[in-house]
Amino acid sequence: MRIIGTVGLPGSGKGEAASVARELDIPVVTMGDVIREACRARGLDPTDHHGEVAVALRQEEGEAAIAERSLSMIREKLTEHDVVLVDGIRSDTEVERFEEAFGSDFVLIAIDAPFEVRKKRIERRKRDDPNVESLKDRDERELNFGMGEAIADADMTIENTKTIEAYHKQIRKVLEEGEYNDLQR
Ligand SMILES: Nc1ncnc2c1ncn2[C@@H]1O[C@H](COP(=O)(O)OP(=O)(O)OP(=O)(O)O)[C@@H](O)[C@H]1O
Repeated sequence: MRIIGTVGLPGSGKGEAASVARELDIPVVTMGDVIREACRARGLDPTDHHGEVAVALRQEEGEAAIAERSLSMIREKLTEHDVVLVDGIRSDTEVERFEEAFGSDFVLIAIDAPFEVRKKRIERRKRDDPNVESLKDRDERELNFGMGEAIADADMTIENTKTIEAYHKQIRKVLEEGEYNDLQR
């Protein structure tokens, strides 16, 4: 059994890693989905209130709130699959919660790309949604949650600075050839 977490700043490539996992029939639990579900439960539109609800959940239920809420989703996938990808871990507190829940079966992969590269990618995506928070603000918000510490604590770092094909290939190598099995926390 393996629980593979990914951590990385906005636009680094977590979503693309999750797509590759799905292609390989590895189930993905997205922390974003947990937040979107909480938005809907509060009658709020996730498009406008995602960040705010993420902050509120942590204030109301503690720093590990979102990780906590994702655990049952992960355990459910583990009844039928040996490997689960957890997309978008946000803080060192969340990392600790996963370690506590899964011990050495949990490994953490950081995905990294420089600010300018991420900015270009996000701008390309932004055309459909011009109101999104600036990348600098998002970076700041994520880093305030403790993402820097989580990134520093990863068991492996993947640089996503080249083509999308090269990146997919790299992720496939880790997931398909079981490279994650060599990782140790
Ligand atoms: N190597 C790459 N080359 C070109 N485009 C890329 C590359 N990696 C990712 N992208 C694109 O950049 C955008 C951001 O990538 P992705 O959604 O995977 O990042 P993310 O870390 O999940 O970001 P967020 O936290 O904002 O959701 C997407 O539109 C994605 O298709």
